[in-house]
This record gives sequence, C-alpha cells and structure tokens, in this order.
Amino acid sequence: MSLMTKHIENEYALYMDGVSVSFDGFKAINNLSLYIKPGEMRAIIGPNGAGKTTMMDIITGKTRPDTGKVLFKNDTDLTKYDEAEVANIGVGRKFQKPSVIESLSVFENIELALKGKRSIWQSLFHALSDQDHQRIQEILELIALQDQQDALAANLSHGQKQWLEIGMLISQEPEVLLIDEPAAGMTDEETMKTAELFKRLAKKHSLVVVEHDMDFIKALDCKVTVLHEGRVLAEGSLETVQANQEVIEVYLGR
Ligand SMILES: Nc1ncnc2c1ncn2[C@@H]1O[C@H](COP(=O)(O)OP(=O)(O)OP(=O)(O)O)[C@@H](O)[C@H]1O
Repeated sequence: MSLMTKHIENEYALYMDGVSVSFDGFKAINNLSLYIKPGEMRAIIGPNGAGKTTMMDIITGKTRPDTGKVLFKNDTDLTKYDEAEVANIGVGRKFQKPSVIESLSVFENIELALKGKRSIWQSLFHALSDQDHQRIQEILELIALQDQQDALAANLSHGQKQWLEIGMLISQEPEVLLIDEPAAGMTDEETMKTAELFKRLAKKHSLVVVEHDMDFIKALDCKVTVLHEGRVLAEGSLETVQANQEVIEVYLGR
C-alpha cells in the first residue's frame, strides 16, 4: 500500500456520501454527505423533520439507506452491520433520555459498562483489576462525578445523569460518539459544563452532537452542519451558518 493511500484511509472517522433513504416514497434523507475527522467535534442543527434522527439511525445500523456510502475509518462499511455490531465496531450512541441504572451507584454504573465489553462469564467471575479501578477513576474525573461515585444514580441531577451515561459510553472506548440533544432539560450551568466536557472528549473521540440550543452550540465552538429536508443546507462556523440567507429562511419559515 502506498503512503498516499494510507493517508487517505486515515482521513475520516466517519464518511457519509450520497446517502438517501425513503419511507413510503418520502425522501427523509436526500443525497446527504457528512465527513467527520478523527478527534473532530461537529454540531448538527436543523428544524424538526430535517432528518437528524434518521441520519443517526443510518450511521448506527438501525435504518438501511437506499443508496450511498457510510464508512467508519474509511474502510468499514457500516451499512452491512446491525446496531449491536456497529456499537462494537466503535460507534457509540447517546439517546436524549438518560438510561442509567438508578438503583446502582455512579461507580457501579461505570463498572457495569466497562465490564460490558467482556463476556458474561468474565464479568460474573472476575473482580475488577487495578487497571479497571484506575480506568473507572479516570472516567469519573472526566465526567466530574468523582465526588458522587458512591451516590445512587437515582439521586443525581438530570445533568449529572447525562454525564454518567456519557461516561458509560466512553468506557466502551468508541471512536465516534453520536449524541442526541444533550443540553435538553439542563440548567444553564450544566449546559456550559457539558460543553467543557465535550471539548475534553473531542481530543480522543469524534463527536457528532445533534442540538437545538444555540448557546450550547456556541460554547462547543466547532463546525456546524445545518440539515434541511434530508440534505446539508449549510456548513461552517456558527456565525457563518447563522448569516446564511437560506438558513435564516428555513428557520423563520417554520
Ligand atoms: N420510519 C419512518 N417512517 C416514515 N417516515 C419517517 C420515518 N422516520 C422518519 N420519518 C420522516 O422523515 C423525516 C425526518 O425525520 P427525523 O426524525 O429524522 O427528523 P429530525 O430532524 O430528527 O426531527 P426532530 O428535530 O423533530 O427530531 C420526517 O418527515 C419524519 O416524519
């Protein structure tokens, strides 16, 4: 393999090109292209029905596209795999509602997620190694829940539950993280802390964040992709897309 080919192969963590999908003749995704680099953070915005959820469903193997390419790290065709396989390959998905186990402590939730990488047999009969303990503490520090590690997840605030679930996802070491409306229901302070957390995460992972909260997106300080009618309407800095006439019309015309 030539050096040039090698370079191209390493270029994208996630590569979607010419992707379309129809539901009963209605094109929910229409020739969509999205290119995400390793370690990149990308915000996805767009009015209701723009296709944001469908796009994530396609990446994660929940929905099969009719046409187009969806590649992970340039050589794995994600459209060939189901949801569980795509998660194992290295694409983590965070839905809007937190799904932590409320009756377990913060530490135990992370422990369970970490063990999820192993077989049931291993998780039942193996105690945590020193390395596992260290990894859990690293994750707790990353999500700023070290002081709450013995607290029941049920007693966390909504924002803290969201951070815990992100920590659980991180324990699976995904290359790409898809996150749906993380700031919804958060206080202003939690929203800003979440932006800081995401900036820390983006160094090691690629993050694709679907969000409506413009203050949050501003704080993420990353490239923004605007979806409309299943395709990319505009892409660039938040200032650039907010000044785009087509984008303004789409949002005002809702
Ligand atoms: N399984 C399905 N069958 C039929 N139509 C669908 C299906 N899934 C999505 N759609 C339609 O596809 C379009 C895109 O929907 P999608 O949920 O992806 O948009 P969205 O950008 O996530 O919207 P929101 O911001 O409201 O969550 C909508 O018009 C929706 O009604």
